[in-house]
Amino acid sequence: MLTSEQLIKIRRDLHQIPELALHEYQTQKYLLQVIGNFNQKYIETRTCSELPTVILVRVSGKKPQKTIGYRADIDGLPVQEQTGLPFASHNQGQMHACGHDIHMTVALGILDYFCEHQPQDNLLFFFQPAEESESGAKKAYEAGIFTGKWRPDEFFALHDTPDLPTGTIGCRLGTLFAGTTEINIDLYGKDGHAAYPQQANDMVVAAAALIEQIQTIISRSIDPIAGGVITIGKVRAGTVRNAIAGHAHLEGTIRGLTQKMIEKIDQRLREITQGIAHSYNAKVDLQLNQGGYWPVENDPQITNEFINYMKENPQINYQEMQPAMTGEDFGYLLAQIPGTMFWLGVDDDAQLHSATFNPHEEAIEVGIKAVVGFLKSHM
Ligand SMILES: CC(=O)N[C@@H](CCC[C@H](N)C(=O)O)C(=O)O
Repeated sequence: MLTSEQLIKIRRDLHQIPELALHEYQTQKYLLQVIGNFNQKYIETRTCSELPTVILVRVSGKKPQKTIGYRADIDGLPVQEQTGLPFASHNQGQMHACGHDIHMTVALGILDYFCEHQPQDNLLFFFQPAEESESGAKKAYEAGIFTGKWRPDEFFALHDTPDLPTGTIGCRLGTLFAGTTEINIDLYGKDGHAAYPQQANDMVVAAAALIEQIQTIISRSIDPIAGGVITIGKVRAGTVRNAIAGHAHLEGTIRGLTQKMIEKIDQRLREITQGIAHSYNAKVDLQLNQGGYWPVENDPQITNEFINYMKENPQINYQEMQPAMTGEDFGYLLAQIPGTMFWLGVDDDAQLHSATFNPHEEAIEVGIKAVVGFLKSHM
């Protein structure tokens, strides 16, 4: 069985090799190496040509009545790490800024336990590429990798959070995470000299107006009790101070706790973008892509059992949560296969996706024990 020191080493090794969505080859190689050192008696490991960086590991149960799935996402983010840690990312401009290194290590710890202690039911571990973008969960599902004995009857997954004390488990019945839509907008006008605006069509000005109007969608078109979010996180236009930009590119994300809300915000965004195209005489290309980022809806029965176990176990610090505006393509999987997503506290001042995010590693062992305990009680 993995010791505390080995778990920390694995987490730090993984932290040094973050890779972007669908390119997690080094990570996959490392995971396969670790899994290859586990007791192989009860397990079968598979990769998939349809989605080359996926790993599936099936643990055969003693007297299986069901197959329980456990998912860990494996991709990093395009963030330049600024933690100054001795085990900081070796990959320029890429970082495990969302804690997927913690998710993978917890999953390996749970798998290792059940490699040594054969479970009653079958278990299926899904190491999933592309959670941050590219909808890895949906791609995997649609590629048909969960068929026959590789299809779980239930699915569980965790996400770490800096907002809870280290090792605290957080969950709720109903919606845990928002649904999201990725926004890509290109505005095309006419470039020219900075001194002759009358002969050009400036897309910096059009983009500025668009960004301001977009921000009225939440404040003026959405029920304030229901809420929603639109963030434009990336803006690119122009090349030099004294030239007018004929093209601007914006990227952002929409969040809503229900599918209906997402669709309403999508619709208002289309209308406003068309309005800007008319008033600025611009050609506008708007792409909205929800992919698999559906609201994360926890199954009532399974989640009730999960919450009761966590609440009643004196060794576990449990906290009831509000829904969060973070997105997760695990929402797509939970729409196909019932299950539960939950939070694991890693207590940090920096937020998820921050260049200084530094989760507390003590959470790893606490998380492993909590999940192993629950799964045993659930079989
Ligand atoms: C937990 C977390 O941070 N998840 C991501 C999911 C990405 C959603 C999608 N690519 C988008 O940007 O809309 C998040 O940003 O919430």
